[in-house]
Amino acid sequence: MLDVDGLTKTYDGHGRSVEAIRDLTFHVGDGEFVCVVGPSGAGKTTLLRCIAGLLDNSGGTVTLDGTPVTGPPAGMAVVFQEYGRSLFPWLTVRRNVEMPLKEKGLGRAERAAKVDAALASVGLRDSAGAHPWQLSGGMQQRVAIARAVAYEPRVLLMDEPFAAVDAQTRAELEDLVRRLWRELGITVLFVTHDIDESVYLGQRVLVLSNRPTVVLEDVPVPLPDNRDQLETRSSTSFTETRNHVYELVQTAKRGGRPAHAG
Ligand SMILES: Nc1ncnc2c1ncn2[C@@H]1O[C@H](COP(=O)(O)OP(=O)(O)OP(=O)(O)O)[C@@H](O)[C@H]1O
Repeated sequence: MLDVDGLTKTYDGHGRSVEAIRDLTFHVGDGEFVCVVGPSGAGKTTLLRCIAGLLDNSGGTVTLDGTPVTGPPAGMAVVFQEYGRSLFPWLTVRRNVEMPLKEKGLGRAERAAKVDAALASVGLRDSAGAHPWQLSGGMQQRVAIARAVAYEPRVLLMDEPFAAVDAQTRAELEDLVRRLWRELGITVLFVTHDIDESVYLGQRVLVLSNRPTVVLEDVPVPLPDNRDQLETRSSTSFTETRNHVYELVQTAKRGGRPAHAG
């Protein structure tokens, strides 16, 4: 579904050159939920922007369903951390969610049905007429998720989407995203700096090295699809996987790289 092959990205300009990503390769299958963790500044956001077609890569390829990504591809939606900046403050919640459907060329009745369903799925049916600034941070992020879901993407990219909400809301939003993933059968690539979150959410966790970034290890998560904030997080499998990912991130911070990487 999503193939990243030999991706490289170097930022050039203002007399300096930063090699953010070096020879990054991984594959995400149709309907998979894959998390990405790594040290701060490793290039996680850069990677996601290259995949979303928002940033030109310097080398290698990103392919979605066999088609090379050269700009924002149809069938992909992105949810960013800064919900405050990703919603249009002058539009109501309903209009915000509707916007990409208009761009998709859907008719009025179809748009209304999809917006209603998406808002209901994130528990915001009663807030359709409100403006984003009248909602809490967690509610605004749910609007951003509803907008992505209404678009019916095949691939959903999420860049630290819950970093700015409180712990209680974060747990609710984690379960919401997992529920939507299971119900809709979409493919999810989820960037987070929170190791526990990556293990709780993902079927696999890609641990990135320090800059210039390569994949340090692709860690399978041996947890059942039915997850529960208390039960899952206190299970032995969760703790063991979490500890392994934690150690890998520590290794990455110390500059550890896979043997074959340059
Ligand atoms: N527009 C830019 N111009 C130059 N360098 C950049 C630019 N954007 C990012 N970088 C550099 O690329 C590297 C990777 O940045 P990126 O934001 O992708 O990392 P990250 O893993 O998402 O970090 P964090 O976890 O702290 O959010 C950093 O060294 C950063 O300084």
